[in-house]
Amino acid sequence: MTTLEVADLVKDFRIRGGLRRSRLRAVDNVSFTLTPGRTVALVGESGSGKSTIARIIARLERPTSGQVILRGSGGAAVPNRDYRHHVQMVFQDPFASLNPFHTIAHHLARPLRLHGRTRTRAETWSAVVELLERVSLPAGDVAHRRPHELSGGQRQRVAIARALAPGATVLVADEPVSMLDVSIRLGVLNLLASLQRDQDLAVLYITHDLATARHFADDILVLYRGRVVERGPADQVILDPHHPYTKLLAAASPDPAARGRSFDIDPAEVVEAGSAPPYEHR
Ligand SMILES: Nc1ncnc2c1ncn2[C@@H]1O[C@H](COP(=O)(O)OP(=O)(O)OP(=O)(O)O)[C@@H](O)[C@H]1O
Repeated sequence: MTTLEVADLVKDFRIRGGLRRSRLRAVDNVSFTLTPGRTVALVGESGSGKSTIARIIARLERPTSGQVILRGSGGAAVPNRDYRHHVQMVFQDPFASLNPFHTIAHHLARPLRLHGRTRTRAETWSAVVELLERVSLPAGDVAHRRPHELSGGQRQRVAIARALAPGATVLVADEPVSMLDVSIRLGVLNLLASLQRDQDLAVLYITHDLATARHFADDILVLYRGRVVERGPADQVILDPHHPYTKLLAAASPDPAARGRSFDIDPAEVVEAGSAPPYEHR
């Protein structure tokens, strides 16, 4: 059983403003665990550090301190290839993440071969067909097309299939539907949820949208200025928020159960409470 443990993660960026150099702490001591069959949502506004955490988990960025440990597959010193066999990403922009020169079949065949999942051409082709079926795309129609010939939703389904191709056990979905048409977002999120259930995936769902976080996640972590300010079971965090920042998010949420509730929040309170220890729902 693979679990991914994010422990005491810190990320500082050096920033230049005119002649002065300074440091921005984008991620401040963040810890959580992803376990099979559960979805954790990381919720926060733009700039709160969500993508930086995703990039560190994907090994696209190194943390300043802290670690990401893949348990059940050889410990912390897992080489990149083995790590990526287990941990895969789905990015926000399905167009940017797919190569315009290659066919959809090529995008899926490559990780299958690279991770030793298939050997012969026939094996690879049937695995490509199976992957496309898993994400509800007609293989005969899309396999030989190029990304620009598909809709945004279809492209994101291909990106999900590609993430599954190595046999991933942990999926990090960074705002996977925010660039898609509103009308097709739910379909893609439902697909992620059913894949998660069927394959017992551990999922990190990164979003600024509290309503979908409540619907699709078991647990929610609320991130404010790089720190986790509140965490717990999804319903509790959203329907009974304690941290002033979570209250602000809940009040602005399109979720009818949370929206419009009068939490009587003073913005200064949000800033002040940002450095307090996180509120943990039990
Ligand atoms: N390479 C970088 N160099 C300097 N600062 C960076 C870098 N990457 C991110 N940051 C800063 O770190 C902070 C967190 O950024 P991050 O992209 O992780 O936030 P986010 O919550 O994912 O936002 P969004 O939802 O807009 O993507 C921001 O203040 C951002 O400007």
